[in-house]
Amino acid sequence: MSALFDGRVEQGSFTLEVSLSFESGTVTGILGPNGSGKTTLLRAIAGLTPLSSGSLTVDDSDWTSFAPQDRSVGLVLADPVLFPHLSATDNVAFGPRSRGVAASAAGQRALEELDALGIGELASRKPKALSTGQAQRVALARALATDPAVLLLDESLAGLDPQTRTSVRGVLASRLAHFDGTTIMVTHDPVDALTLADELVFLEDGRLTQRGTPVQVSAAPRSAYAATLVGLNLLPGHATGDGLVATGLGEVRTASEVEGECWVSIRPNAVSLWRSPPDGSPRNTWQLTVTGVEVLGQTARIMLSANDSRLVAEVTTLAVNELGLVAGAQAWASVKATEIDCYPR
Ligand SMILES: Nc1ncnc2c1ncn2[C@@H]1O[C@H](COP(=O)(O)OP(=O)(O)OP(=O)(O)O)[C@@H](O)[C@H]1O
Repeated sequence: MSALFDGRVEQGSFTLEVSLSFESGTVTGILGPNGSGKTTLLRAIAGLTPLSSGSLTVDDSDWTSFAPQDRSVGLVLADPVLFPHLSATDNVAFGPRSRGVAASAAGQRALEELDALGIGELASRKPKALSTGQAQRVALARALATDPAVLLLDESLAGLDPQTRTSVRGVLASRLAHFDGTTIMVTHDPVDALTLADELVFLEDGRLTQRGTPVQVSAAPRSAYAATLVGLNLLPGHATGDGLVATGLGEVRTASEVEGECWVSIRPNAVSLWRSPPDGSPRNTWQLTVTGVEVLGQTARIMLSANDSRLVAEVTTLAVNELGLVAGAQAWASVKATEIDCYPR
């Protein structure tokens, strides 16, 4: 399954004009400043906003003139929208039922989807007896239960508190790993983008400014927005218990409870740099090589690497001179365990 959007949408004085392909089994993160056209793109794919010109093709079928209900699309918004009088199972079964699936098969499918999203035990609850995070899992299950060709997520995790967001992000990542359609996800959150998306698409003022994998975009962001967004350090790791995670930089001690494969995220301004190993520091400490220095007014971004892993530190420009931070120099980086977050991968 694949989709090709090659079109133009006019809304008042705003114009979105992009040509983008989306592969099956992948997650594409759509990013960009407010008003750049992200939601407009999703609405156009869902058939809720008409194209002024161009086309949308999904699996060799021309969807351009299809009504929304004739498109194989699942859409999940920031706020879960559920039928208040139906149980979680019936909410999820509604999609397959309305596509002609028999009641028992639709109910069975709904239970499987709820299980896959970790809320099988809440199947008989009505929406008013669900927390926001649980209701959003039901909304995700409902969108997935119809096996849509295209799953559209518009800030679907934005309404959740940080802890709930982390757990819903984890179950969503596991579920999407087995989803055959293509997922197109609008988000402002760097962690959502970097942990869930295979590819990132940046829009600005209705135009495509960059497309690439998170690693490609991090290596060469082409806009200030992209640079800030991917500024977050994100290292693949494997939790070995007691808050320890093995990463390319070495062992990382975190304050988060995490198991198995995970992402370790570190904000660049949480990294302290030293000329020699900080004596007796209880912090995580690693020796790295400076690979680049980017001065941005009073602060500087220092690119470092060790064992093929990269780390970005943000320090004052004064520190750049004091520590002799030039390409090729050795430096010690330290980060407090409480400044390190982990997310399931
Ligand atoms: N119905 C409409 N009529 C006229 N202009 C509209 C309409 N809907 C959206 N717009 C304009 O289209 C532009 C793109 O809006 P869109 O919602 O797609 O941006 P976005 O990137 O999703 O923004 P945000 O991050 O704030 O959600 C904005 O300038 C917006 O004001």
